[in-house]
Amino acid sequence: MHKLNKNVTMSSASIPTIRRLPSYLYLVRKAKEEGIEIISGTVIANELDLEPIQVRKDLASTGIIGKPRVGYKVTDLIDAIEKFLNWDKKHNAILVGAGNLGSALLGYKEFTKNGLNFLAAFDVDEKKIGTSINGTKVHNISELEAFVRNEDVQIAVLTVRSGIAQDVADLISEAGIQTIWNFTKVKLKVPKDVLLLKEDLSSSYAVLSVYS
Ligand SMILES: NC(=O)c1ccc[n+]([C@@H]2O[C@H](COP(=O)([O-])OP(=O)(O)OC[C@H]3O[C@@H](n4cnc5c(N)ncnc54)[C@H](O)[C@@H]3O)[C@@H](O)[C@H]2O)c1
Repeated sequence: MHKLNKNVTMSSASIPTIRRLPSYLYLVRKAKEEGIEIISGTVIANELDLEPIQVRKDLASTGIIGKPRVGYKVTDLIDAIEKFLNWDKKHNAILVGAGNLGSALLGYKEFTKNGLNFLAAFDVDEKKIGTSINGTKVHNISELEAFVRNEDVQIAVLTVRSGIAQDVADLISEAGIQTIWNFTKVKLKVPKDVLLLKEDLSSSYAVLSVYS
């Protein structure tokens, strides 16, 4: 059992395992493009600077079993990781705060490739409302509740400025969205049944600043 935040408990592979799986998938998809049919755990481990035992354990959690001293069939491995991550399915999302970061996320093709499907964006800026940003229509934030009532929205990506993040998060959870991907700097308070994930580029930049 692993906790994603203090409110939500999930039974699954460990969070570090889940976080490593996309880098395996990227590598194996690249191998497929290069015409490679079989790939070993050791090759994946060497490429990613990991221990082979770690890679085998992570891959085993997707349910795939490699052939000893041979490896994994590339197409089977791609299927197994995609299925395990649920990246073979669509995940309907809305984005709230179509500014600099929000616009960039709306245009990130890798998300689309892995099932993240932006149905709409929401903002308060009259100049943005009614326009399309990277193919996604921007609606007035006042329409959010009605939109969520009529559409099957699973995820809200939160990219408003930090000062109003809690108010907007309240609006999102009251509208009934159960997962919030929080890109703001605020440690949000959400109801127990809402899954909350916080993203922070600044912490990576801090490490880089101290060590470079
Ligand atoms: N997680 C990260 O690594 C990371 C990196 C960069 C920025 N950020 C954070 O992302 C957020 C957005 O940054 P930015 O540079 O894109 O800001 P921005 O000002 O360009 O964009 C914010 C957008 O939110 C809109 N907005 C304001 N009030 C709103 C409301 N009530 N409802 C809906 N939309 C509303 C604004 O009109 C604007 O379009 C900030 O909180 C910032 O700290 C996070």
